[in-house]
Amino acid sequence: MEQSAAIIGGGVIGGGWAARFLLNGWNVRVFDPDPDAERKIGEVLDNARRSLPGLGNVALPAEGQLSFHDTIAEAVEGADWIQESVPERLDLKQKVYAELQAHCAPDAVIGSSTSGFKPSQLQDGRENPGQIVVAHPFNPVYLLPLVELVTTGANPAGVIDRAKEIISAIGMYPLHLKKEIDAHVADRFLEAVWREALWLVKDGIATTEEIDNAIRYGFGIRWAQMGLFETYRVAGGEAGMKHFMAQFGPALQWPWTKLMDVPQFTDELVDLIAGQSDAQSGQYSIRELERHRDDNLVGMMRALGNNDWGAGALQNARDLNREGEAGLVRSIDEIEDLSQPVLTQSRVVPLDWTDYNGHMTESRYLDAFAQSTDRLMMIIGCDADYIANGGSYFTAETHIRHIDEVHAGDPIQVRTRVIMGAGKKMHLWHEMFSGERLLATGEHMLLHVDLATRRSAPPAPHIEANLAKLAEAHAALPAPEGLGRAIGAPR
Ligand SMILES: NC(=O)C1=CN([C@@H]2O[C@H](COP(=O)(O)OP(=O)(O)OC[C@H]3O[C@@H](n4cnc5c(N)ncnc54)[C@H](O)[C@@H]3O)[C@@H](O)[C@H]2O)C=CC1
Ligand SMILES: C[N+](C)(C)CC(=O)CC(=O)[O-]
Repeated sequence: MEQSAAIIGGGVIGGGWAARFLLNGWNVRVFDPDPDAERKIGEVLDNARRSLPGLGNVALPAEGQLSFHDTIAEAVEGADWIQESVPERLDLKQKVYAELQAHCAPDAVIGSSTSGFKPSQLQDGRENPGQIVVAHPFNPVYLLPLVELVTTGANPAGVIDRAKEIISAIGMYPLHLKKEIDAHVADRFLEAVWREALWLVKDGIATTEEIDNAIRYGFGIRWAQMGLFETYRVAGGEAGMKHFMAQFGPALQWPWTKLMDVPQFTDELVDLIAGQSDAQSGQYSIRELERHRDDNLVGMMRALGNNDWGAGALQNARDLNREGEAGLVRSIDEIEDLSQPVLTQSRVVPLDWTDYNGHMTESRYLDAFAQSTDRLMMIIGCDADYIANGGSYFTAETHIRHIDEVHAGDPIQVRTRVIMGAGKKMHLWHEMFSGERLLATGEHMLLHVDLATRRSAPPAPHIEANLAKLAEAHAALPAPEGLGRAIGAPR
C-alpha cells in the first residue's frame, strides 16, 4: 500500500527526512517557502542516494514519488505522517501546527524535529493535541537511525504505537522517552559537550581542530560502539562499574568541569570560533564535507554490522525484515520454482566496496559471491545451528570472471545454480547482474567438513537430499556459458 509523508520545512533536517522516507518507498510531499528548497533537497537527495541504499545488505524498496507544494494545505493532502522541521522558534512552530491541523487528516501523526521543545509546548492550545509528538532525528537523518520519540499523556496509545511502527519501518530506531524534558536525552549531552568546548576555545586551551581531534582520535570512536555506560563498565576493569564509580566519582567534585556557566556569544568569541573553523575545514564545501561524513558513517556502521553490534546490529535486523520483500528465501521449501537459479542476493553496491578506479573493487566480488554461497548453504539446511553442531562447507576452489563494471549505489542481484551436489561435494555457479546486465560469474567448489576434525566428511542426509534436489532441477537448464573456464582458455 502506498504511503505518503508531508515534509514541512525542507532545510538541513527536513531534506534529510525527505530522503529517508523517499528511499524507503514512501511518497514525499514538501512545503517550504524558500525558493531554493527544491535545489537544496535535490542536493541532499543526491548524497542520500549514494550512501543509504548500500548501508545494509538487502535492497530497499523502489523509491517513492517526490513532489513540491505551494501551501501546507496541499502538502498534507493524504499524508499518513507529517514531519515538521521549521526553524527552532516556538511561536513559529505553534503557528505551523494551527495551519497543519486545519487541513490534515485527524489520524495522521505529526512529528516535530524540535531539538529541545517539549511536546506539551507544541500541543498547547491545539484542538487535537493527541496527534502531535516529538520525533527528534540526528543529522544526517537519512543515515543515522536514532529518533527520540517524546510524548505526553495527551497522546493515545494508538498514536504512540503507530509512530514507533512508522519510524521502524523507515529503518530508524524510536527511543521512547519515559517523560518529557527540555532538549530530550541526546541533546542534553551534546549541549554539555558544546558548552565545555566553547570554554576551551575561549580560554585559549585548544583550537576547534584540536578539540575535534580530541574527540575523533579517542572517545568519539569508543562512544559510537558502546555508548557511555558500557564503555565505563569496561574501564572499571574486572571489578566493573562499582569500581569505576568509586575511582572517578570524586572527580565530579573537582574542577574538571565548567558546565554550569555558558560563555557569552560575543562578536569576539564568534569570530574566533568561525575563524578557526574556516582554517580547519574551509578548503571543503559543505556538500564535500557531507560526502566525507557519509562515507565514514557508512564504513563505520557496516563494520559494526560485521560484528552484529550497536547501530550495525540494528541495520542487520532491518535487513532480515526486508528479505522477503526483496525476494530472498531462507529455506528450500520457500522456493517457488525449483527449476530456476536461486536468488541468493539482492542489494546495492555499498560505498565501501569501491576503489581508486571508481567502481566495485575485485575483492568485493568474492565477498558478494561468498555471501551468496552462505545463503545457498542456509537454504539447503547448512544454517547457523547446523554449523554450531559441527558440520559446514569449506571452499576448495574459486574462479571469478569480471564481465562488466558496476558502481556504488547500483543495484545488484546474484542468482545461483547448483551444478553438482553429491556426497561431500558442492559445485556452485553464481551469476551477478545489475538489471539485465551480466557483471560477473563465480564458480566455486566446496567440500563438506567435520569442524571437529577439520577434514572432509559427508553432510547430514537432509542437506545431501536438498542439494541433490536443487542439482537435479537445475540440470535441465542449458550449461552456463563460461562453466569450467580457466585463465588462458580460448574465448
Ligand atoms: N540542524 C541540526 O543539526 C538539527 C536540527 N533539528 C531541528 O530541526 C528543525 C529544523 O532545523 P534545520 O533543518 O537545521 O533548519 P534549517 O534552517 O536548515 O531549515 C528550516 C527550513 O524551514 C523553512 N521554513 C521556514 N518557515 C517555514 C514555514 N512557516 N513553513 C515551512 N517551512 C518553513 C526554511 O525555509 C528552511 O528551509 C529545528 O526544529 C531544529 O531544532 C533537529 C536535529 C538536528
Ligand atoms: C545542535 N542541535 C541541537 C541542533 C543538534 C541536534 O538536535 C541533533 C544532532 O543532529 O546533532
